[in-house]
Amino acid sequence: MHPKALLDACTELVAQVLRFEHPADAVVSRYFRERRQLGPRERALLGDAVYVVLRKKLLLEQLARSGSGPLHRRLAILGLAAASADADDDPARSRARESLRAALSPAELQWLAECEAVPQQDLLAPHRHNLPQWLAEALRAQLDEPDFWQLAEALGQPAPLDLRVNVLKARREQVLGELEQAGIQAQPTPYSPWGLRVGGKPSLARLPAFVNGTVEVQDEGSQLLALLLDARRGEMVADFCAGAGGKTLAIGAAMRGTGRLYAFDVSAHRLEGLKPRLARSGLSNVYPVAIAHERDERIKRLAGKMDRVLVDAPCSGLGTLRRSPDLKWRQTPQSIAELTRLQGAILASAARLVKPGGRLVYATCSLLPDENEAIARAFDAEQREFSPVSAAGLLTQARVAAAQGLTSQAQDSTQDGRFLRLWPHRHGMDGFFAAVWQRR
Ligand SMILES: C[S@@+](CC[C@H](N)C(=O)[O-])C[C@H]1O[C@@H](n2cnc3c(N)ncnc32)[C@H](O)[C@@H]1O
Repeated sequence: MHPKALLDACTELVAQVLRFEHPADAVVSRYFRERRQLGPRERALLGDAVYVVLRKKLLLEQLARSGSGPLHRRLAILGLAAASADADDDPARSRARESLRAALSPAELQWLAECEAVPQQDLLAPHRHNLPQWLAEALRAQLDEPDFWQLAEALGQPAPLDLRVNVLKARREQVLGELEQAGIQAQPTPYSPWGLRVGGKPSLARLPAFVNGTVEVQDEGSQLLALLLDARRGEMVADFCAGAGGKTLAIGAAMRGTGRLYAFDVSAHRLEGLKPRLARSGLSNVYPVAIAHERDERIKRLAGKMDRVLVDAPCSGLGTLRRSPDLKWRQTPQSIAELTRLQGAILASAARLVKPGGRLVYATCSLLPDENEAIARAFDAEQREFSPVSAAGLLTQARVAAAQGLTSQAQDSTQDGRFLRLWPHRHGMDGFFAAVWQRR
């Protein structure tokens, strides 16, 4: 594609994504679907540039104030420049850099050089952490200053690609060997016994291990939630907010395809996404059920029958900013307040399914105490027949290495290790939370 046309395409895509009407990944996919003429390298570059703009929006908007021409073009230039920076050892980046330079006017080239020369230490805090003020404050309230900056740095990086090995089909070492033969570098994840972390961004669509359901894409933190639930052979289990079934598949495999695993969700569309994954996985114990709301009749009929219930609650997703940086601009304190009401209601309904002696797990991929500890503590106060169970203890039983370090350290030492609390900068995973109870 001509360099000027590529810059125009990037400008258009940046403008579309920054409307925040839809999730950024959906906007980017649709843009590419509608423009078949874009090759794989151009798509990769455009995607990287747009995600840089989302990750560093405050900084780039500040730098763009000094340029001229349409704002979205200036942001696209800065995004493309960052996506093709450090091009010395990378021919693709070097070509992208050349293409960008060929598209710029002399004034734009001069402006870009000035922007790139701004020393990091001269930047104001918001231009370094690139978080909305309300979110920066909520994170700072939980972390000391160096920790906060490490988190901000980690949230600004793309996430690695993690896979979960389907234990019904293979052992992790076998899959490692297969990946190596396919020229894909991978290593075991540090905590999840099912996980592999893959280097680079290989395409998995045609990889036999993916096509035949031996591996699924799943962040290590998400795998740990299924390990916390610890569903066993022959049990009755509910995944209350199953979505497209990332955790359902891990739980079903842990049950060795036996028992009964209900996958509930209010979105029939999301549950549809589970079907092809189920077909690949070889699981025959999963029952997807679209419900109208959390108090649906079909839920009530199963009251007191479940050995295990997972509530992977709808949440702000702020623990997944490495993958979905647009969420920090799409969420607001008001949207979080609405979510917390829904989270409390879903947890209370899902709890009714648990039988005496059964286990309940509440989880989010949020870093905010309002969606996490506050929901768990309100449930503690309201539901006297549920006793809290230590996440650290359960993960240790599940042979997760260094489990205590994955949990919150409470001021009250009897609560130490109670909650799973994963942080991208400490654990290299998305920011997950989980609380566990047993019904008396
Ligand atoms: C965090 S996502 C689930 C992700 C999924 N568990 C996975 O691992 O791929 C939360 C899900 O909750 C669903 N949801 C929202 N409101 C709900 C409700 N009232 N009852 C059940 N599910 C609900 C959403 O449709 C969404 O799919």
